[in-house]
Amino acid sequence: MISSIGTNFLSNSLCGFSGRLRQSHRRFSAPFVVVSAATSSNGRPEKRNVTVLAESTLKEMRDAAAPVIGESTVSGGVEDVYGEDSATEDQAMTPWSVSVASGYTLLRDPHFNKGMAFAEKERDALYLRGLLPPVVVSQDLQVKKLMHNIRQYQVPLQRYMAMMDLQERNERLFYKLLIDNVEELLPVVYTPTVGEACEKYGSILRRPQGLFISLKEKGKILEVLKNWPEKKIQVIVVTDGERILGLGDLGCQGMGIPVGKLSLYTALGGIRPSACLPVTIDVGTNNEKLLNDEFYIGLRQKRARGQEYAELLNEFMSAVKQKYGEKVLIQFEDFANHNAFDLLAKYGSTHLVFNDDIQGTASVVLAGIMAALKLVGGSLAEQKFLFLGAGEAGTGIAELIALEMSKQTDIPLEETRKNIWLVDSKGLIVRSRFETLQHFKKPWAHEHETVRNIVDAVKAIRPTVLIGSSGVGRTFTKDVVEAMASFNEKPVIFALSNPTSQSECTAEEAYKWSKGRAIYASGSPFDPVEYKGKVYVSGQANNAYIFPGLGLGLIISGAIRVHDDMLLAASEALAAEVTQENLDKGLIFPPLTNIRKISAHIAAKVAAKAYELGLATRLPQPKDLVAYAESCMYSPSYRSYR
Ligand SMILES: NC(=O)C1=CN([C@@H]2O[C@H](COP(=O)(O)OP(=O)(O)OC[C@H]3O[C@@H](n4cnc5c(N)ncnc54)[C@H](OP(=O)(O)O)[C@@H]3O)[C@@H](O)[C@H]2O)C=CC1
Ligand SMILES: CC(=O)C(=O)O
Ligand SMILES: [Mg+2]
Repeated sequence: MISSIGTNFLSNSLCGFSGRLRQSHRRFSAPFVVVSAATSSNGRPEKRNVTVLAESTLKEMRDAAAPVIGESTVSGGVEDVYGEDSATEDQAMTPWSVSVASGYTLLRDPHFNKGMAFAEKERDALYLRGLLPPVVVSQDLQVKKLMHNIRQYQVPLQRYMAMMDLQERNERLFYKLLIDNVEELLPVVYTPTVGEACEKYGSILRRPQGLFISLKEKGKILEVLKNWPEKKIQVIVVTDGERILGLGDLGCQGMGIPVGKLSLYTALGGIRPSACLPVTIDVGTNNEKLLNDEFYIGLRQKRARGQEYAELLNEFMSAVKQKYGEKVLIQFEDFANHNAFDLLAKYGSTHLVFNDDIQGTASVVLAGIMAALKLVGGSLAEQKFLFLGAGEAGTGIAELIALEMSKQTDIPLEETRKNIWLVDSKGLIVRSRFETLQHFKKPWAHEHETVRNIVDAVKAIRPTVLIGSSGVGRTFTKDVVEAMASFNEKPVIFALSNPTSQSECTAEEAYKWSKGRAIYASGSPFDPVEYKGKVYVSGQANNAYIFPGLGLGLIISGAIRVHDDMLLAASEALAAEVTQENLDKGLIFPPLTNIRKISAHIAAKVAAKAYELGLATRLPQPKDLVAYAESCMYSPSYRSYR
């Protein structure tokens, strides 16, 4: 049966399509490129000219359309179709044509490709006969085979490249693999391997996976955003590559980080891959090695600073809001601290933004401390904290801990901060240094005599919790750990710096030097350690536990701003997921195998806080936020195209 349409459904099929043959079909789980119309005089497709499609095809498309988190798939209407772009940007439209992604093309579209899992009837209907070997396999068998293949690679970077190839070839299989094998594959697509990948990005890059916005695009950023094929963007992770993990300035090659973070948004937090946009802002690099590397992919110039930098960032932030609306979440990632704090302060009140290194890290570490207190005893306010590293991570964590202490005790924030001490590259931050300190260090300049190094600082401050956030490896020496163990029955030690090479101490060192008494967690994972016949399993204190659930919570509530109370809610939700069984093993973070469930709980608490604070726009509030969060999560299982 044939149906003439100009209906809402086709409207939505065409949503955001604006004349240039963009890949609007990516919004659907069925392999259709549905774009067809002659244009009217004003450049808009005329409904009467919209090509007819078989009713059955339409029904299939309707059924298969991927849910847009926080919105109904078939909501909206004709206005949505022509959207913001149509009248303004694409006056010279070419006639559209209907096509169905099939055969050879289909096998090369990572959004729809299922490889040998295409069923017999799909092979007939979609012109795949002969293009695949005769055997039909299940997605589970594909996972088994790929895991076997990936395990053959001994070099981590080869595993990373195999995973990136898979993402480019078959997106659902990539996410199925990652979700089903999260503990094994997280270190491949994320820290530590992503660090090496960024260092070598120019050499290993096959197909760009995000948007590169350089100084060359100044004045044209809105146009650049329009080149991205997806229209319904919900999360952007953006870096300028100046502080990539603890590896320093990697310039444009920092792109591996937004790409990696966003694959975690999907795998761990259930955000649709097509709703995620990785962005790298390229303003040059001060990394001489890269500037002299013939394979370097970025602008070959020193970093732009001051007004030129600020203007580019401002144009980007404005363009994003104009293009995607005010509910798109922008995660700042791996900016150097001289820009990170200012960007957060500037855009925190106008955009839905958060800084993962400052705020996400704070939330995950606070959760770990809440869980650790169940082993150590005492309240948060009774602890004394010492940080090695007083940058984004260090001061961000310090501030959230002080805030939580203040909330728990009603003691003013200025007072609770006094339980927290930080060491930077010049030594302990003390009052006599106040005038020369960067603004984010000033609240931590307490009265104390000068202390030059971390061992002496540990001995002078006698902290119960020691946190490494310096980006410098092996700085928690034997002396440091032994000093912590000399006055703490259970010294709590976090070695947050990434990748593994920058970890302040290894798990083995922490357990050995504390004679098995340390409560230890690290930013990059370590294998279990055997010490004197006992096996010690350490947790991964990484913001990856927080940002996927935080982002999901913001999206499902339609939040318009990020608030500190949401970070505290996320910490509480994460800490609540640590079981007695975990604690008995010394684990202060729950196993990553349950991360999607954990993310749903974090999302629910964050969303509840958004409603409580009046920052949520998705009304009415769903009754059961955990169930709602779970129901919104992307599933990587294949869909039937028959
Ligand atoms: N596990 C996780 O989830 C996260 C981990 N991190 C890791 O934390 C590290 C730091 O990140 P971030 O805070 O953003 O970086 P910043 O550059 O903002 O801060 C680094 C801080 O370390 C200090 N420092 C550097 N070298 C030394 C040294 N030898 N001795 C003492 N202090 C030193 C710096 O001192 P000065 O100010 O004097 O220069 C600065 O205060 C990175 O390795 C990153 O990977 C970051 C975010 C999340
Ligand atoms: C984990 C992270 O965000 C970092 O190391 O920068
Ligand atoms: Mg980071």
